[in-house]
Amino acid sequence: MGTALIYDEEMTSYKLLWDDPECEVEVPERLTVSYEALVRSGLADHCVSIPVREATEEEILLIHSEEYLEKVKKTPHMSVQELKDFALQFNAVYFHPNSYHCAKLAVGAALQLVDHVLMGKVRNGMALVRPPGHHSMRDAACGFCTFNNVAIAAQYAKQKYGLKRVLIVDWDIHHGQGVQYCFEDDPSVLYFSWHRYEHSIFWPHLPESDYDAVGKDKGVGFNINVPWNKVGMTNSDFLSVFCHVLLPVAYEFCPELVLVSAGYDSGIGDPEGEMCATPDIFAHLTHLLMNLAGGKVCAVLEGGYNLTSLSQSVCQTVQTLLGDPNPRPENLRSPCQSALESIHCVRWAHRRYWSCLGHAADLSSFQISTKPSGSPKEAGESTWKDKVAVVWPEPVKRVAPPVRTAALLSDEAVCPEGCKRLATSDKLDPRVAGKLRENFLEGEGDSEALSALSGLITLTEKMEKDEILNGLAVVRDITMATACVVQHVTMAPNNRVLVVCVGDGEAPSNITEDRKALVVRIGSRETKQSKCKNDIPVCLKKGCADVSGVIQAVFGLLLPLGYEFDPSLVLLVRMPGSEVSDGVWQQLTGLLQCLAQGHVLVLIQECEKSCVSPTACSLLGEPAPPLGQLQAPLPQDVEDMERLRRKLLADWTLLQTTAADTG
Ligand SMILES: NCCCNCCCCCS
Ligand SMILES: [Zn+2]
Repeated sequence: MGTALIYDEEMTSYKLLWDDPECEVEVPERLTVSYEALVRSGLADHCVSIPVREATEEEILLIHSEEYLEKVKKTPHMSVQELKDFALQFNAVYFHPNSYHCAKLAVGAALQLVDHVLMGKVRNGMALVRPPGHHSMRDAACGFCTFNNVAIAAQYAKQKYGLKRVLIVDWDIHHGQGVQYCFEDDPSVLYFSWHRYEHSIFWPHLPESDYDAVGKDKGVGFNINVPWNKVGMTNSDFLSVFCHVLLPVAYEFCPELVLVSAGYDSGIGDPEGEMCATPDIFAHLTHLLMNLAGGKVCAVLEGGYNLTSLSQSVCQTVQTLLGDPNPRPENLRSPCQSALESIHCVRWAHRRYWSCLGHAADLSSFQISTKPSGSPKEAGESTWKDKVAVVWPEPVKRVAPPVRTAALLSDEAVCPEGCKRLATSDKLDPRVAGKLRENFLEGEGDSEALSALSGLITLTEKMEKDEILNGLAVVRDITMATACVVQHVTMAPNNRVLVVCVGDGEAPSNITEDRKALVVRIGSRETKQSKCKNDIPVCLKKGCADVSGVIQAVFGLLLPLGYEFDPSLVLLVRMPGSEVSDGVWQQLTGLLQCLAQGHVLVLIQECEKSCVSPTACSLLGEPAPPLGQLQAPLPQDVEDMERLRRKLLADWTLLQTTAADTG
């Protein structure tokens, strides 16, 4: 199933007709540069092009009032002066004779995308639209927005398809207060937004944009605001919020559809956001959402006012929706203090509503930065032209290897659909054979073991050379196989391997103190205190059968560690008897492809070969099936993971969840 792209140049046919410094950034070129970048990069050709349509009045009235719609319907016949006067009644908007038509197309585009995804015609997609939507309210236009495209799409999805749970992720740098107002009392729509706030001195200055606006009545807990109280937030800040706030809650919520208010003014160079996250981060944010809702992800453009940053970020998003491997995240470092405060505050504010946050440290553990006193003055009132020009490197080219998934199987095993069987070349390099024999085979003449190990080495070498993206191997002795891959990979100077062992078993013996290999083991046994700090045992009382416990470990520990470690290869090992469900296993296999440019090698023990086919599906880029709404993780497990996290803080900064963590 493909990726939809919805765009029509008709939506570039309105613009600002008078002088207005606060609206001049919202130009038609925003759409043309984004679409042209997709065409130039060849990405548009790989998408399924879906035509736009005008939204009907009935669809607009899902969210907006008749009075408001009647007012907007008059704008096509207004003079420039009348348009100017009309706009004055709202906050930071402008109108044009064509803006009503374009606003209906923007809503219609979002609904087309939702229809095609929910009818299973495409897997996911992106709608490139303007005017944006997330600031507009039932009775008012606001912040360049006329109709609330994404809010209407959510209501439409619920009404037409009977959905019970819709997640809206708003990564635009402004708070989509319009969306919040629509759903703050609605437990069927979980709204997540981060936004530049600076303790309300940034537009739109709302107290209800702060972290303590958690929703109302039946909707408490279903509105998550992460305020950025400083500018300059980086990729590390963004990933920390996804791992420690959004994703654990999103998996507990288990949405049937993910709508993204995809605004790119949160990217570097944007005059509105003044943040430092680079365009490639949107590949990671997108990837981390793609195993939710069975992959049904609809991204709808909101803001984004630096034309270079915007077009690069749109390409990063679409390329990930298409399933191409992610770029390796460049030099991640510690989230900043302000971000950690925000993360702590929002986790604390929601601790009662989401069991995954049940143990968020209470606020007394550190002093929140005092909000500036006095009335909010506009943050840095300079217009975007005064902003200093920011430069950043062009995102690296993301090329999909010719073969996506290779499989190393015994001769009689059937090769899963879509995989390429690795022909274990019988001619084995005698030096390699010698080394393998002396290191791992204790002289056994076992030619089958020898060919299996040499097949593994061939797999890793083909990944290093980008001939294949990822692979799976069915082996007889999984501990030996793991040690063999670790040994081979860590021989090369700048290789690093993240070993994820699922289920109980001995960690490979050859894990060294240097940071070339990091082992994270998720199991049930209180293994003896791990001797080396690069071997991290995560113990769950009920072992890997505990879905909530594993998910808690994945987002609270494994992914932050993995991002910071930034491996060149991920080795995912399914220990025999691990009791991990295929669903959880597929989530893991899918999520871990965000690392190492997707170079994931999965090892499965011969006796577990029944999981070969679900593993192959995930390695081939199929979204993992939803896990269902998650129960609370065991308190004992959460305590143990919290204790482990605090112990690891000394070496791993992305594990931080509170400002006190750097104590
Ligand atoms: N001084 C007021 C600035 C208003 N800025 C409006 C930004 C709307 C962004 C839509 S994504
Ligand atoms: Zn915005």
